[in-house]
Amino acid sequence: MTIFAENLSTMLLIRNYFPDLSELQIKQFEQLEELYKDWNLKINVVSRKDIDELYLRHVLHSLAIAKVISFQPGTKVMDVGTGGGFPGIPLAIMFPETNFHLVDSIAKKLKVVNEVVEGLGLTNVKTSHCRVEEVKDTYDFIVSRAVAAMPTFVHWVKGKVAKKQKHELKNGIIYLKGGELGEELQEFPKATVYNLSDFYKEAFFETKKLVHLPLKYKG
Ligand SMILES: C[S@@+](CC[C@H](N)C(=O)[O-])C[C@H]1O[C@@H](n2cnc3c(N)ncnc32)[C@H](O)[C@@H]1O
Repeated sequence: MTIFAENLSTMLLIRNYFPDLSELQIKQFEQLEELYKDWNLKINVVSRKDIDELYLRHVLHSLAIAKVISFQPGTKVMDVGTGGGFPGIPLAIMFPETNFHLVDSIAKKLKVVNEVVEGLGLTNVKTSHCRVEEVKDTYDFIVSRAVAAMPTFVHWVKGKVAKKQKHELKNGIIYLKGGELGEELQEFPKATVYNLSDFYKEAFFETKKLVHLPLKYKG
């Protein structure tokens, strides 16, 4: 397997930031580049530049969520607007005993997601081609990256947070978000905002913030 030099060094970074990865997890992370490169030739879901920096821009970035919450076995997590599988796929590798539901309204993106999931042999991921507003199920956590402004997003998902809290007070939304958040977050005083530079010293990502909004709407 050829890993671009840039990706190789970032793969090492991932191992440094997450030193407890098993051999299987390391293998699965390493497989990602080839799977995305192959599938991206057929269906373009990740830009060429981003493929060359897949581990930094997508994998390490997505895994910032794992720096805030360690999902317990059996937890149910929905990734809203997963696109090509971010943050859902890196998190599904990281938490193999957590159930992930990856949702997107564009079918061709989910085709790539399904192929990558199958290529990795992940058994903890299901996907749905629909708008999130149509999802009827409830989840312990809703994760997402770069999908909609916070007020719109919360409106879509607030009724989908599970009644039973597995992570007391922490259940809710964990959202990787860019832009100026001050105004967007005004109506959410319980939100905690993290800078990705709190977790990674190489954090020169475009989407620089992680918002954790605990929700108990159905509690
Ligand atoms: C900018 S892309 C981000 C994709 C991915 N989360 C990432 O960060 O690479 C936004 C994605 O959200 C999806 N999307 C937007 N509104 C949605 C909705 N209401 N329900 C489901 N998916 C939605 C779009 O189809 C698109 O794939």
